[in-house]
Amino acid sequence: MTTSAGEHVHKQAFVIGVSGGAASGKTTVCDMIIEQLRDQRVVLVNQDSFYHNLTREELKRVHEYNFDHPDAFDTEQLLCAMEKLKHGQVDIPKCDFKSYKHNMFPARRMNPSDVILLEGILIFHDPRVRDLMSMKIFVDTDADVCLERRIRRDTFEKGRDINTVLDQYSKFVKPAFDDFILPTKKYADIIIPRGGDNHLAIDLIVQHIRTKLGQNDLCKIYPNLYVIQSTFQIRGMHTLICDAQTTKHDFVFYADRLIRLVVEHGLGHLPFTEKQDLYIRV
Ligand SMILES: Nc1ncnc2c1ncn2[C@@H]1O[C@H](COP(=O)(O)OP(=O)(O)O)[C@@H](O)[C@H]1O
Ligand SMILES: Nc1ccn([C@@H]2O[C@H](COP(=O)(O)O)[C@@H](O)[C@H]2O)c(=O)n1
Repeated sequence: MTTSAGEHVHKQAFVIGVSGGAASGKTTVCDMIIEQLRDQRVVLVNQDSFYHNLTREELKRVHEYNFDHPDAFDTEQLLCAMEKLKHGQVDIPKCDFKSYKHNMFPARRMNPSDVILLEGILIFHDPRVRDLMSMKIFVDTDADVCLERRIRRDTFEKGRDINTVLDQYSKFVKPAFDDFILPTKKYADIIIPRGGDNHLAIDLIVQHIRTKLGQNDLCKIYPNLYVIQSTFQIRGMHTLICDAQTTKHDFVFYADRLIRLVVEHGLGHLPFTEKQDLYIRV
């Protein structure tokens, strides 16, 4: 679809939320999904880009700032960027973890895409952000593994000293994981133990995304095409009618039920006027 401004409209972008503790492997999982979906237009949006700018006072006492609390994020800005991304390009800021400032690096320009991976420790916290997602993934990695990775990352990549990293962990990171991140695990559709090491889980997720995107493509070509939700029962009947061992009687029975479902769904999409019948009991 094209707007008058010539921008491509991707109203049906498939938004996948990837949450989990800090250094659990969220980015690694997203990178693996992107790598496997190489024929699709995919973008990765990090919640880290939406940290509030720190005031001068907060910067002076940065070691007392809680980067793991939901209030540390500008969720309004995140929602606004996600909304814009549906319709056109958007510039996503990049936070510098060394200077704690947003204006050290140029913003990343993102194009509207078929798949948006939204990754961050607290992206399942706000119901408005959760509502954007068609699929929610929680990366579940042991706390000691996360801590070990965090120490390596924060000392080597961010140039922080180990005492500062450990103080931040015990004061803010661990309590916030228990109070805010772990309680959002219940919203996940899929939980991936061991993150990026779990190749099977990632393969299955990629297969599912491909199926959904195939349906999306069909809906884009045929705007009045409706895809019936694939339930366990429908898949079972489908399997039976495709099975060469199925008896003629069962084939007729299940084919008849499937056809009936399609016709009923189709009739449900026809225009109708509500009427009320008056029954008189005599
Ligand atoms: N399966 C893994 N095995 C080894 N190292 C990993 C694995 N997954 C992630 N890492 C490393 O751990 C650190 C944090 O991973 P990352 O994917 O950035 O986590 P998150 O996005 O959750 O903070 C990175 O340095 C990354 O290279
Ligand atoms: N200036 C900052 C901003 C964030 N953090 C920490 O990053 C963690 C979240 O990022 P992940 O990539 O690990 O999801 C979070 O635990 C913050 O404490 C920081 O240290 N400094």
